[in-house]
Amino acid sequence: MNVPLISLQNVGKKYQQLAALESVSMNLNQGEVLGLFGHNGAGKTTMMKLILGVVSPTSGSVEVMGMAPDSKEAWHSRAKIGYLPENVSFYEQLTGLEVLTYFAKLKGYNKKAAIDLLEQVGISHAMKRQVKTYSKGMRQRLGLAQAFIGEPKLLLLDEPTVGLDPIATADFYRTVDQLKTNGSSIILCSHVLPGVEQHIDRAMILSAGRVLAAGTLSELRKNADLPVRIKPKGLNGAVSSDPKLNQFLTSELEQQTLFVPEQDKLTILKQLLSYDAMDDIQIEPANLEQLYQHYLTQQTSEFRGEQ
Ligand SMILES: Nc1ncnc2c1ncn2[C@@H]1O[C@H](COP(=O)(O)OP(=O)(O)OP(=O)(O)O)[C@@H](O)[C@H]1O
Repeated sequence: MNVPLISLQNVGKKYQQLAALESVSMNLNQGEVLGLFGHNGAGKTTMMKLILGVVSPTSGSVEVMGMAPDSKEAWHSRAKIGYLPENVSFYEQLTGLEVLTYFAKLKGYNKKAAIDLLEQVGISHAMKRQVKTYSKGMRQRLGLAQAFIGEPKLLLLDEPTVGLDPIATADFYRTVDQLKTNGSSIILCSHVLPGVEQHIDRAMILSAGRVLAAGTLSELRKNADLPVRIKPKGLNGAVSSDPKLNQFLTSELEQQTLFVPEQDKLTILKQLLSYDAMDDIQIEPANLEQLYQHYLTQQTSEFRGEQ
C-alpha cells in the first residue's frame, strides 16, 4: 500500500478562540511538490508547524511518515525533515560556516557537507564572515542551505524566495526540481506567485483557515473555467470584423486579445488559422495569479451572497 508521506484529516487548530485552521484535509506523496498560498493570516505557517509537530491539532489528525509528528516516536524522523522558517535568524556573532556546521552536526553531517552547501547557495566567499555582516539575501541563502542539509525527505519552506535576487531565485528553483527528482517531498509557501507554477505539482489556496481550492493547476483551471487569452498577430482589423471572433474581444485594455472559454478554444484557433495574414499567435491559459484572484474573489462574492 502506498502510504502518503503526509496525511492531514479534518485538521483544525485553535489559538484560544481563534480558529487558525478548520477542517483541512490533504495528502502529500513522495516526490510531490505542493504550493501553499493564501493572504496574511490564512493559516499557512500554522499548517507547517502542525506538520513539524511544533504545535498540536485541536481536532482531526496529522500523520507524517506514518506517525503523529508531535509524538515522542517522531523524534527520529525529524532528521529527515528540512525547514526554512518565515523569518530566518541565526547567531549573529558566528560566521556563516560556523552556523551551518553547527546545524549540519545536529543532523549527523560534517563540516565538509556545510561547505558544499554554502557553495551550492552561492555564499562560500563569505563563509568566514560573521552573520551580522550578511545582507538580507545572504541570510536567506544561509537559511536555505540549513534547510537543504542531508537532502531531506521532506522540505517545508516558508517564503523561500524572499530577499533573493533573480539569479538566486532561479538557482533555488533548480535545487527544488533536483530534490524532487531525487524523491524529496516539498511544501513551499509563497506570496510571490509568478515563477512558482512550473515547479509545483499541486496547489492549495487557504483563506481564513479554510481550503478554498486544492488540486493540480489543470484541475484548478478546469474548476475555475477562466478564459484562455489568445493573441493573434498581423490580423489588424480582421478579428473585429469577423462575427465568430469579435464576441471574444472583451477587454478595453487588451483590444487585440481574445478571451475564449476553454471549450471554444479549438474552434477559435481553427478560425484564426484560416487567415493567411496571421504571422504569430500567443495562447495563454490562466496563470497561478489569475487562479488565486479568481478563488479569492469567488469566496468574497459568496460571502456577500452574490451570484
Ligand atoms: N501562537 C499564536 N497565538 C495566537 N494566534 C496565532 C498564533 N500563531 C498564529 N496565530 C494566528 O493564526 C492565524 C494564522 O496564522 P499563520 O501564521 O498560520 O498565517 P500565515 O498564513 O502563515 O500568514 P502570513 O502570510 O502572514 O505569514 C492568524 O490569525 C494568526 O494571528
